[in-house]
Amino acid sequence: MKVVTLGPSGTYSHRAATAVSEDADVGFRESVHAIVSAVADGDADRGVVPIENSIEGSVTESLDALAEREVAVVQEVVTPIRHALLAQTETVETVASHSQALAQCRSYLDENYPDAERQAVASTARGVELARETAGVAGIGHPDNAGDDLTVLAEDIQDRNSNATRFFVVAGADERSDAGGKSTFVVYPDANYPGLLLDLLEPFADRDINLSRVESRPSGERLGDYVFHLDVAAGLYEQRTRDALAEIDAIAEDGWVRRLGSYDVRHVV
Ligand SMILES: O=C(O)C(=O)C[C@]1(C(=O)O)C=C[C@@H](O)C=C1
Repeated sequence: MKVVTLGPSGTYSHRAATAVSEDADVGFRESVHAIVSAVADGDADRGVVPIENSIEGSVTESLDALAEREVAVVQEVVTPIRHALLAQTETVETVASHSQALAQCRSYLDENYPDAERQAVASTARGVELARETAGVAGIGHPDNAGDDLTVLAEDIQDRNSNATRFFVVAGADERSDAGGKSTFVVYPDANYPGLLLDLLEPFADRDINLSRVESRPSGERLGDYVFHLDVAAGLYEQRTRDALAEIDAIAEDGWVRRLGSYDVRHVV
């Protein structure tokens, strides 16, 4: 199975991807959009993208990519994120990492490296590569990336020990499943009136369906116009979910409703 995820080798996304399938042939892309496109265009069987972090919240690039391309979500992977600071020596002038990782370690950096420049790069593993190439640069990433040439200056530097990230495993739209304990929808109502959001949520509340995530993203069409991302703790195989969606379809009749599918959650360490 060909799986694509955020590279280079050693990212947290890579670690989540290896949990998808043990004999996966893992390929790397430089952005979430490129991963979702590879799956939508049939160049890969699966893509693994970060969706939400317990400290920093949504990974907005992933939400936007899922709203733009026709793919299915076939599994959720949740993994603890424990960051280390890796560098050639103890002299740290710049800290390079993914913007999410820099943000997850904000207090640690403020306290221990208040004068170091923070450089956002495409992934944690890319930050570690920079540290390997350049003296004075430290990368934030998984400690296993240290190898023989980098020193682990500090471990567990995330601001909260409960730090965890949810990843979606995406597949081609034809692999969308109705089976699973959770489902994800993207709704663009193309409407704006008092109570619109309430109208979108009530069909689930009325049927005792728990919402596990609600996120609004700008539609890009005009200011104040939104695309809504909804995760619910119910499968599409359930009549109550189908009934709720029929109501959502009616509310969004001028826009669109994308069913990304139902899936189960896997926790990996
Ligand atoms: O840079 C990586 O290692 C990634 O896999 C990306 C990412 C993210 O986008 O949130 C994944 C998990 C961590 O939360 C930090 C970074």
